[in-house]
Amino acid sequence: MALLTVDNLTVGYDSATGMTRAVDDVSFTIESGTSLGFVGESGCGKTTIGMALMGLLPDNARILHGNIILDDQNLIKISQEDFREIRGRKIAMIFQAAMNALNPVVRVGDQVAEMITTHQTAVSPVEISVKIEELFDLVGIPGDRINDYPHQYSGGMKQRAIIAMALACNPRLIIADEPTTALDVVVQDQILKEIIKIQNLLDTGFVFISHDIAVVARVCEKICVMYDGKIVETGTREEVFQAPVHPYTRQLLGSYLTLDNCNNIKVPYINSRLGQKGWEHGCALAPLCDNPMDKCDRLCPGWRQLSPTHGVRCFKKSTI
Ligand SMILES: Nc1ncnc2c1ncn2[C@@H]1O[C@H](COP(=O)(O)OP(=O)(O)OP(=O)(O)O)[C@@H](O)[C@H]1O
Repeated sequence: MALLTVDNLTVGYDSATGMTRAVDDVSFTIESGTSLGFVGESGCGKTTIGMALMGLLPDNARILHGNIILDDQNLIKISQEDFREIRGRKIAMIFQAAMNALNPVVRVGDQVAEMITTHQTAVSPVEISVKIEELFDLVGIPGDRINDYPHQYSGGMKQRAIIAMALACNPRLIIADEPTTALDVVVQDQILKEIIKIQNLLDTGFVFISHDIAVVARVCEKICVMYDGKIVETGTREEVFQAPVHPYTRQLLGSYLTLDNCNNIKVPYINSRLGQKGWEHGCALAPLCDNPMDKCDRLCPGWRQLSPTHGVRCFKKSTI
């Protein structure tokens, strides 16, 4: 049985112009000890999925449809009080630029201790100290920095501390939303290595959210490519990188430069969201597609499963 099963999740936001769908009929599963990455351009709904999993959607958001099942419990149906109990203990989130959220006047070790005691009441001071040392060791912060204040930490160390806080109560699922975006590339590389090490050591499920397909591919064995609220392709890292089917996935991969391929630049232009048509009348990507079919402008493509792990929302049968 999967650790997390999300079925047909649809989330809308109330706005001055009515209800807009930010997440549209999204389904996926995650097993313990595995990682799933969501990738797509800004505004495609990645953070909304993370917030729905955490029960932290803003007041103007509404779950219009779907189920979120974690360990047999349907999170759509539970009260905010029960959700508070689950957050931190069963599901933890590393937010975008979370390192700036550390309390500047509280020692970092005390902030991690607070995380532990909020969710576990029957834990002794000695057990807390041992746990903090273990966590700092796990995320690569030297033990003699436990009593420092946040301003004494570099950006990378602050982000490591945030990861330690997320791990503090041994959650079953961690959602990391752009956890390295605010860091320079060298530190980003170190933190990604740390996350991969932690994933290999723990039995935790990981949801990793990023606009950067290269980052997602490093960390996750399965990838969901999103566009305008919908998953347009999902597969293992190998399936998505070696046999991408959706034109949008191929555009994303084409715009990914490495030192190996940057001398041979052939970056396709990914059109902006301007003029975007939505999914109501055909495929939202039809105006951006390099080779659309007639029906793409009229009909919304359904989901096609290509292998047990690889699926796509596109009418076209071949990758050409
Ligand atoms: N509180 C809100 N009220 C109204 N609309 C919102 C709200 N939050 C997000 N949206 C809209 O929902 C859509 C999805 O936003 P979301 O933040 O989930 O996307 P994202 O892919 O995570 O983008 P980013 O990478 O920029 O965070 C966008 O069109 C966004 O404008």
